[in-house]
Amino acid sequence: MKKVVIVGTNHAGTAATNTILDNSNNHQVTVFDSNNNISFLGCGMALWIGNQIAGPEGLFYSNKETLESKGAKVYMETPVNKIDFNAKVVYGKNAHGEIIEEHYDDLILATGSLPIIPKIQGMELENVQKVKLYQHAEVVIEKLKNPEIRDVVVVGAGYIGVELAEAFERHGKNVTLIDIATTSLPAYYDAPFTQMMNENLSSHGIKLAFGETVQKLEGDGKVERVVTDKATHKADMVVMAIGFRPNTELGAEHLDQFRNGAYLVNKKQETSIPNVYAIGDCATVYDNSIDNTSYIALATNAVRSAIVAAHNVIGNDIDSAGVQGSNGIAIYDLKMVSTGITAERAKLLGLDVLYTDFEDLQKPEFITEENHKVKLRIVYDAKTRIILGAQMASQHDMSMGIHLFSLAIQEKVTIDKLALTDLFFLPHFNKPYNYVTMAAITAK
Ligand SMILES: Cc1cc2nc3c(=O)[nH]c(=O)nc-3n(C[C@H](O)[C@H](O)[C@H](O)COP(=O)(O)OP(=O)(O)OC[C@H]3O[C@@H](n4cnc5c(N)ncnc54)[C@H](O)[C@@H]3O)c2cc1C
Ligand SMILES: NC(=O)C1=CN([C@@H]2O[C@H](COP(=O)(O)OP(=O)(O)OC[C@H]3O[C@@H](n4cnc5c(N)ncnc54)[C@H](O)[C@@H]3O)[C@@H](O)[C@H]2O)C=CC1
Repeated sequence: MKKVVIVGTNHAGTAATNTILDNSNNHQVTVFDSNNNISFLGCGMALWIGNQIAGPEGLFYSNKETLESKGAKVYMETPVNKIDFNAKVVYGKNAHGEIIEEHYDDLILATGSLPIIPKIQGMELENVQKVKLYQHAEVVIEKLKNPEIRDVVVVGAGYIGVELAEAFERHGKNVTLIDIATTSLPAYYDAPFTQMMNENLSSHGIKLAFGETVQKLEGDGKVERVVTDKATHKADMVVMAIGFRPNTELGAEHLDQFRNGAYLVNKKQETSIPNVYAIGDCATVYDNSIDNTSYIALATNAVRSAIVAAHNVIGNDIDSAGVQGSNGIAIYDLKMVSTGITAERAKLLGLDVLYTDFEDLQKPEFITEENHKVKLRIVYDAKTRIILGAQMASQHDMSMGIHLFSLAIQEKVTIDKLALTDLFFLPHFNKPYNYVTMAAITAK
């Protein structure tokens, strides 16, 4: 029986545990987690705060008992504070202060990420909130019951910030959304798309304060104001959503790291030490859209990297297909999806790209019900004409469309090949000359 120890059992650790136990009966899995709950779907936090779901019950898909029923040994509320990579021993300390020692043949690090907390004055004031764990959501929900919490300032207009701005507005609060960048969602979309999101947010009464740098938080015990380089914003609650950093202190001295501290892994998810794997938010990914190592913290990457590592641990030699950072967001009626690289990020990286834009109704004009415009941008290499990115925006759910582009980037499909790809027509679904074909056919 080979022994596998997994440190961290949220999305990545749970997927690794399940994959090993579902596919091998000669591996014993022991998992450690510092938290008292696992598999919390962070994305549900905004739905819960925005009263779009009744409560948090459905936001978990696993727990200690489920993993134990498969044969895993699970230590909850037991942070691992030391790993001896030579003797292959993991040391954890449980809630009673007892030291737990576990030897391993294979080690999987799934310690995830931590919210980036800015070093500014006033972070210790009451009602300044982080948003990562289930416990954070519980505290925010409880505090929102206080009618004196009227003005909420969200710092960071990335995915979490934009989703939470909508949630607090739906909850009846006055919301200000601040970002150091001059727009929302700068990492995922080009200007024509972020402009749509910005208009969508402000049309629902959310005050946008972009291009502002938070300098300090002020208040007497409780936060009262957010002071930036351009303005002072009234705040009874401040939520920090300025990104995640990989949680890699445990292996920092022993494992090779990426520039942001994530554990560098190969396509088998193996770190610089053989039989030590890293998965999810604590590890790098291979980004097919830039043909290079990158860091993209997504639950989808966490699960897929876990499956790859788990199969390699049990002896099935498989490689990661790499990722393109596919993602989606739905704010009020506006749905936006993107994959790969944006034209703006390509320019920053000095990549020579072109892009083709097309906007049209989803279905023929004679369909008057449920027929919305779709905006599409495809980014491709100016020389090879290989597709490197795509962005879509509509009131329609176009998630299947972005999956097409994710595969196209992964398989290095050119824009010219896409132009002639077999895409069906039926007026209930689309137009004979649909916007994907039209964008590709009209590409420069
Ligand atoms: C509000 C919010 C919304 C999100 N929405 C989406 C979304 O819609 N789609 C999407 O793809 N992604 C989303 N994400 C990102 C997604 O949640 C993360 O990418 C995902 O959680 C990564 O999973 P992970 O298991 O790698 O890391 P984590 O979820 O960070 O889990 C790491 C685990 O390791 C444990 N741990 C850490 N250190 C130790 C230690 N030393 N000893 C023992 N245990 C330890 C922690 O307790 C934790 O349980 C969202 C995140 C947030 C916060
Ligand atoms: N729908 C989805 O797929 C979702 C994915 N996630 C993922 O979770 C992770 C964390 O999400 P976020 O925290 O939103 O990170 P993010 O990287 O998406 O956004 C962080 C935002 O904060 C801004 N920022 C950085 N420093 C700042 C500062 N000092 N002051 C003001 N603004 C600052 C950045 O410009 C950026 O817009 C990301 O990887 C994200 O992709 C989170 C929610 C939903």
